[in-house]
Order: sequence, then C-alpha cells, then structure tokens
Amino acid sequence: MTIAIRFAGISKQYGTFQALNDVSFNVAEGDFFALLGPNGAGKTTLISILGGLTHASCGEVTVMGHDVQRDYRQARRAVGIVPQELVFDPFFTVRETLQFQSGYFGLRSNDDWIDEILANLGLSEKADTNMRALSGGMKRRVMVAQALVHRPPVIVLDEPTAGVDVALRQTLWAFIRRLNTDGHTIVLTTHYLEEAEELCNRIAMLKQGRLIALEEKHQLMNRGRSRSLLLKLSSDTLPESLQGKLIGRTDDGYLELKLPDCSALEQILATLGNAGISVRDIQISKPDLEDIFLEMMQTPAPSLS
Ligand SMILES: Nc1ncnc2c1ncn2[C@@H]1O[C@H](COP(=O)(O)OP(=O)(O)OP(=O)(O)O)[C@@H](O)[C@H]1O
Repeated sequence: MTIAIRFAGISKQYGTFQALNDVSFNVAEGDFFALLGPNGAGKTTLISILGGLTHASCGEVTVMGHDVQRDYRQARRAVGIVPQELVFDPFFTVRETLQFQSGYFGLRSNDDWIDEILANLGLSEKADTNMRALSGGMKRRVMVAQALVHRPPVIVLDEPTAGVDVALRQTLWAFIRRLNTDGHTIVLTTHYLEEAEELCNRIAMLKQGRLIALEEKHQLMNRGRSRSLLLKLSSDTLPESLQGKLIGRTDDGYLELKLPDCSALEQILATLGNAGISVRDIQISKPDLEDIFLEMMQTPAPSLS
C-alpha cells in the first residue's frame, strides 16, 4: 500500500482549546476516503494543516511523501483542496480565475485541461462570466475547478455539496468518481452521510478532536446495531417466546423485533405460524451510515489516536 497522506500524532491548540488531540492515520493512494464528525470535531482544522494553512501544535503530516512544512512547495503541488468557504476575486472571470491559479503552479498552457474541467463541472457557459455574477452553487463549482487545475494526485473536498442542488451533486460526484478511477486519491468531509456511504471505501470519524473510528466502509457498516424486523400482524400481542425480541412499535402499527441473523427470521415466522398469527406486511431494516454515525457519536468510545 502506498501512503498518500500520513497524519502522525497531530495536535492543535487554539489558546487553551484543544481542537485536535494526537490524531494519527494514513490515507492510501487510490482511496476514496471520508472524514466524518459533527460540527466542531476538527475536520477543517486537520485539512488546513494538510494544506499548510495552519500549523499543527505538534505532529507531522506528509502528502505523497512530502512533509507539509519542511517540503511545503512539493506537498502543496501534490494536493488540491476545495475549501468549505467561497474565496474568490470578484473582478476575475471564471476562466481568468483558473488561469491565475494555473500560473500559481507555474503552468502556462493549461487551457485544454481548464476546458475539460469546465465542461465536466457544467461551467463552460460561464467561462467568461465574472465571479461576482455567479450564483452560490456556481461559485462552489469554481472552487472545485480551482483545486483541480494542477492535476493534483490528492484531492480534498471540505463539504463540497453544502447547500448545492441535486444537479451539481450528480455532476460533481460523477467527475470526482472518474478522477478516483483514474488513480487520484480523494478525501471528503460531508454531513450528507448517504454521500459518504455511497462513494467512499474507507471512513474515519473524529469526535471532539480525537479519532474514534477508522475502518473499511463494509466493516463499519457491519458493526453497530443489527438489522431489525418490522412486522404488521393479525394480532397485537406477540407469543410469549418472542416478547424478549420486541424493540418497539411504530405509529402505523408495526412491531419492531431484533433480528441478529437470518435463522432468527425463520424462527420468528414459524413461532407466529404456530400461534395462528398471520403476517400482513414484513420489512427488514438495516442500519445505514447515519445510524452507525449517531450511535458512535453517542457512545463514549476509546480514542484510536
Ligand atoms: N482560528 C481558530 N481559533 C479558535 N478556535 C478555532 C479556530 N478554528 C477552529 N477553531 C475551533 O476548533 C474546533 C474545530 O473546528 P473545525 O472547523 O476544525 O471543525 P469541523 O469539524 O470542520 O466543523 P464543521 O463540521 O462545523 O465544519 C471548533 O471548536 C472551532 O470553534
């Protein structure tokens, strides 16, 4: 496994406030990696340290093997960061903004790639529009384009879909997925957990500045609450042997039962049949990433740092 990003013992203090506390983990080359956590968990601080915009109080960060402080220029070239905030010069057009950013990386004839980025982000028609005349969603597209002008091997997106419409989300994710398939490493922070569930292969969770989970998505999805069974029955009362499995009742008349595995399903249905109770409707619910996230944030978990 080649390491694209290495966070080693990162802590950050703002005065007496500890925003990050001894955070260590690696992102592998080719990962589509989600960095999740509630507001204030430290995600943006960690990304700012990665981009060299904030210095860690202690610890080391490397991007594609380059230390973000000692080897700032190489590290900066290796990463494209889409910031959470919209930062732009209102007097430049979209194309000028991207040309200026290319110049920052010493790229003079970058227009073919700029055109490709514009097309992939649905920005071609806005290429000659001034930044100040764009809608918020369009400005966000330019933030994404700006991070990609130097074709960085590592792309970090800090809440790129906050407040943007469905069309942009789909366009953006199709493009980012393609870049990932082409070998780019992607790190994503988002509060839309269904996006992380759909797109990412590895997931880290931060809580109050500490790393509390770091797993392959499929491993994370298999932990936490087991499935549950929702049944609408001909009777309101369960046979006595099933009452220990009852979790609750929904407003629309379903009984929710614990369902640790499929053999339990056969046993429950057989018990109901033997008791002469018929099943009018049946649903199996599986925890999604949001359920697992909420559960992990509520449970006091040992820090992995
Ligand atoms: N410059 C600063 N000075 C003081 N405190 C700061 C500064 N920047 C961030 N913080 C604090 O550090 C903590 C982590 O903030 P950060 O923005 O990294 O969180 P986040 O996980 O990105 O949150 P969100 O999901 O809301 O974007 C917060 O409590 C925040 O108030």
